[in-house]
Amino acid sequence: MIKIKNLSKIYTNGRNQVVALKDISLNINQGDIYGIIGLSGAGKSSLIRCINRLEEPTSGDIFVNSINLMTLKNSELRNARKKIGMIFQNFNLLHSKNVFENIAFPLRLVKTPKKIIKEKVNHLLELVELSDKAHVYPSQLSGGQKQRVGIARALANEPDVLLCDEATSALDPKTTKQILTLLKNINKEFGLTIVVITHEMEVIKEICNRVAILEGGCLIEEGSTIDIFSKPGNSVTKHFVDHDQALPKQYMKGKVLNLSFTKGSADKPLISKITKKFDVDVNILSGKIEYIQEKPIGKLTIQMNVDCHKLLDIISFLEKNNVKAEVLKQ
Ligand SMILES: Nc1ncnc2c1ncn2[C@@H]1O[C@H](COP(=O)(O)OP(=O)(O)OP(=O)(O)O)[C@@H](O)[C@H]1O
Repeated sequence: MIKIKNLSKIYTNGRNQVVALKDISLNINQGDIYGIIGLSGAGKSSLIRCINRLEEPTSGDIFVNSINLMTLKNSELRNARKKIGMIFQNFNLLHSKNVFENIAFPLRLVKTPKKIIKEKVNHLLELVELSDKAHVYPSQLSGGQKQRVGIARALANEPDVLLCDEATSALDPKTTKQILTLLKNINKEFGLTIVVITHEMEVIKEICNRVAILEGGCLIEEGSTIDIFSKPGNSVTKHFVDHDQALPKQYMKGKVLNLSFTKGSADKPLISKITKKFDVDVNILSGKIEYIQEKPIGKLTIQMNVDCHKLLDIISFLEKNNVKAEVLKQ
């Protein structure tokens, strides 16, 4: 659906150059809700804005529905962009127009007949549950309502792809959840491919089936959200996944392991098995169940007094049983 090949972006201001994206390649499949996460300055906005050439890439190719956007002339690009909707952190609504006219705007641009505009906008208002606000102006709406208008406007031309540029960052947690639920429903109902950039792992966990991690303009990890979340491969990914699991120093005695239970391992009595099989006392320091798109992943931090050989045997036993074990202290 979207194929990004060797994409680079360098900003040039006079003599200064900033390399924002370095040789990024990734594939986004039809129907994916694809998350791109990274710390501030990692290159997320540059990447999402390069996808529809709102930002001009320095080099590389971007295929959307097998068409290489990099080869398109202005008018062809304008046409291709009609099938790529976008929503923004600050909503970007037209303040002098009411909700109906904001949603109608892209339809009027392509000279859609009035009757069809009315039908389409009313349908979109229903979809985003704002039928009663059609004649209200943006200044009279809450942040969540403004983003609903942004979503309806982005859907007006029936796009194949929806790009979401930090779409929930300005919203409180409850409103964020409502907007994410709306995006999830739209994805399911219309099979719309959605690309989300965010710095919040909660957003990724809630709606994305795949995720890419950006750091310093490079793609450092990519995969299914459940795999990345249960087996983060490097320290930046771990920062997003485990940042809430730091333990106070006084608990870091003996050997300390972080365990992630997935794929059926959560319903086996593995801790009690370790105790018996390896003749060891296991002390549980913390535990919780996370949900990745409604699928549970168990997280447990345990502490044991064992030597390094026994520790390795225990880790290998756990991994054979689909439990990812990370040594926090040895
Ligand atoms: N117009 C620009 N001119 C020069 N440098 C820029 C420009 N836009 C972005 N950059 C630089 O490119 C790098 C990536 O920025 P970008 O906004 O893509 O990151 P980000 O991950 O979206 O960050 P944030 O989460 O803070 O928005 C940063 O070093 C930034 O300073």
